[in-house]
Amino acid sequence: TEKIVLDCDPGHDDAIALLLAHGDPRIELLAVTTVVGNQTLDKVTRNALSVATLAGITGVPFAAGADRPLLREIAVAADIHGETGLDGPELPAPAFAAVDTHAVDLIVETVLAHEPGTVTLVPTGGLTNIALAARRAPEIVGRVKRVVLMGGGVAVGNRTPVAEFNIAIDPEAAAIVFEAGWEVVMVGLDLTHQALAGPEVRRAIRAVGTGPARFVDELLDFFAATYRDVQGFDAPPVHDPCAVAHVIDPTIVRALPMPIVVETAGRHTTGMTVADRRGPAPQGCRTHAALELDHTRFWELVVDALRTIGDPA
Ligand SMILES: Nc1ccc([C@@H]2N[C@H](CO)[C@@H](O)[C@H]2O)cc1
Ligand SMILES: [Ca+2]
Repeated sequence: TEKIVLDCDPGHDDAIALLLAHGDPRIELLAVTTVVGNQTLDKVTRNALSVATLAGITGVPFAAGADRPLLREIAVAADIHGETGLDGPELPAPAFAAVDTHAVDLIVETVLAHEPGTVTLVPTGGLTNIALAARRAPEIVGRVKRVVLMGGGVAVGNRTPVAEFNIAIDPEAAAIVFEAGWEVVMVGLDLTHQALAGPEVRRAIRAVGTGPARFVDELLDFFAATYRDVQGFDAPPVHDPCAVAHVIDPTIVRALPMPIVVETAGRHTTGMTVADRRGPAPQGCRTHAALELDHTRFWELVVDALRTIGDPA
């Protein structure tokens, strides 16, 4: 199994990423950490604990992290995720609290507690916690197996024409993460805009017939409506589980090596992940970008994970 730490900002698609990580037998969820992004830290943390409660996730520490970006002001995505950050379904009151440890310390402790090269960090929100962890304990950079993040894009933006939200809300943190020296797989919008939850996907999820499946269906009802109204999509792109899917099976989310740097100073381009596709990637290139999704097999992963979760007591 692949041991992961999921660093997230639930967020409709973060919630589905958490369910996929919990339900797929190939993933061992060591810890879940939260970061300001789609909504404020207290909201995304409560949301993560609510999803864990309804999915029956036990024995996994949840820790809250950064409540603001390194330098810039907070910018939430209430237009897409709503005021709670997880608008749509009724959310159960969390059955357990986050641990007292700060997310950055939990990330460091978790990496240092496992064999070198065995823990994968899976950020699906802004990269503030990951950057702080690399600065807090530089020794984790050589010890982490890889960082597989949902964020950025080669030729697509959403926060701006060229910048994706997770990078754009904390570009300085993203620059630290992309430059740290560990292997980074960028699962960006080029890939995640292929992960559309169309009618046949919705039918397959509903057919699972469990509480968590109904929860996901209600999440997607809301997410579909905001994505239609705000971004003009006929079906919503479910971004974050694509990062988890790459860890599960890199033939479902296929990545290519290419140099990637983060713009932090451009008047029009701040937050852009600048990928160099001009030629073959240099030897030892540590950054990769995911470009090709096997849509059918991806959604089979999600539906299978929901089946495995079943109806927790
Ligand atoms: N418009 C919009 C803004 C933010 C997000 C969140 N940021 C990433 C996609 O940009 C995902 O992690 C998702 O949770 C999605 C849509
Ligand atoms: Ca997210």
